[in-house]
Amino acid sequence: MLKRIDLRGGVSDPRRLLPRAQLDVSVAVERIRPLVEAVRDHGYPAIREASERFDGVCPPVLRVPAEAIAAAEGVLDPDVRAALLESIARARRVHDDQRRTDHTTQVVPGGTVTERWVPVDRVGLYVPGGLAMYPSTVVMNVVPAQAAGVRSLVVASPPQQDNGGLPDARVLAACALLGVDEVYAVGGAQAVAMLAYGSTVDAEGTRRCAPVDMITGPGNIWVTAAKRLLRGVVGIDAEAGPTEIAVLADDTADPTHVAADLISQAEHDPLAASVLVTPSVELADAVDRELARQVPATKHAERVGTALGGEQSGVVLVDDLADGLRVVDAYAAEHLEIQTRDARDWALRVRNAGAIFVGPWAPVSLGDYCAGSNHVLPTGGCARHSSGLSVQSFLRGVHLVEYTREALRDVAPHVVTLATVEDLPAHGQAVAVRFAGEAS
Ligand SMILES: NC(=O)c1ccc[n+]([C@@H]2O[C@H](COP(=O)([O-])OP(=O)(O)OC[C@H]3O[C@@H](n4cnc5c(N)ncnc54)[C@H](O)[C@@H]3O)[C@@H](O)[C@H]2O)c1
Ligand SMILES: N[C@H](CO)Cc1c[nH]c[nH+]1
Ligand SMILES: [Zn+2]
Repeated sequence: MLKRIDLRGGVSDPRRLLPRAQLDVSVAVERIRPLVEAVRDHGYPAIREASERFDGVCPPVLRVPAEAIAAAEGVLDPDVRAALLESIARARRVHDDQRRTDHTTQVVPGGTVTERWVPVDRVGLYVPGGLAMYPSTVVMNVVPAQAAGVRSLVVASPPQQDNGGLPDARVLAACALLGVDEVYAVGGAQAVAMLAYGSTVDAEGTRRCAPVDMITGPGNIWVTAAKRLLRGVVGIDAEAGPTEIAVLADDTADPTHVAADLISQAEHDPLAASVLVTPSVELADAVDRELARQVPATKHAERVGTALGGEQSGVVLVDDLADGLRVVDAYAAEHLEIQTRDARDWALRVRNAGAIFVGPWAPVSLGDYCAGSNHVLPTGGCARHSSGLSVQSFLRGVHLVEYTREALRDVAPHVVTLATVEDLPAHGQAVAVRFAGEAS
């Protein structure tokens, strides 16, 4: 079922041999550019047109009424409530514990630099809602933002035909459980544009969504493209597009588990990527047999089949785990599972992955919902340079520079020298003037 890439005999440039989906983000950027510009220039009418085209519905006012959010919580299934509360509690435990504190360095006597961590003022959190509904993503966006101390939080999520044009009721209920009251029924690239530029949110133009300073959250390729296009207009977290799982496994891995994990992430999107990297042909064969057994039995078999059959998915055969490590590092998966002997040792050697799931009892699905870790993670190779969503994503480090008169006077000649060498003498003068008349 999974195509095979045979790298036995040597891994030269594994990045070229492991393709990602053909519809890549740069192509999608050009497709959504007119829509993003229309939302910037016209606001609600452009959003309505896009929502009707892509979601089949658009409410007359995009802001979800407070009563609808409260009502969604009121009818929330008790088991779902309990699971969401557990997910929130575990995520809070981790994220609250990981907030950095301000730190002062004494550079010289009388001269200090303090790094202050200041939360972003207003953030827009995208919660997907096309092929699947994502109340868990409300948790993963909101918890770190709240832990960072963000003052103004806005959630945007696609309008649903079966919920009268409001976002999914479980998404609204999750907002209620987390105390988020500014929620908009808008999805896709149009949501990202609305958050970035600010927009009217009704036909009369009497109500507005104020622009945000930063947008976070995952989404499909169109959402990811809009985030890439608007980076700079607003702050953007890492690109968290169609889901990816890579599994580095040896002959100790259980093929039933490996196949289930590959299917679990393929279920998100026909563009999702599921990759097994192994030196064991026996394991690869057994996983194939398991896929043939499990895929037809899974609810979203068609979507899963498309994702697993796509060029972005496959089995990579390598000579040994050291080569496997080179392959997964070059690929830089959103999620990497290590199902090998001494799994933790191998995990600690990985350089590039959004999150690493170690050993047989930490499947990606645990991290999706209830590990306490964050599930908004970099895709498309962005794990080479970016992190998943965390408290840190919502904080800016601001240096506070404090020098006494004496400390400045001591270093003044060096400042003047560097200013002179850069032919910016006024810079030097701004220091020297403070000590005019004093012997240097
Ligand atoms: N990387 C992560 O951290 C992470 C986490 C969760 C989910 N995901 C990914 O998020 C995605 C969720 O996708 P989804 O579709 O369910 O929800 P979504 O909300 O991301 O996308 C739905 C929106 O896409 C827009 N759209 C649909 N077709 C379009 C087209 N042809 N042109 C322009 N816009 C179009 C619509 O406006 C719709 O509102 C999946 O790819 C999943 O793998 C990633
Ligand atoms: N696996 C997704 C991150 O790529 C997150 C998620 C949410 N719900 C289920 N899964
Ligand atoms: Zn998932």
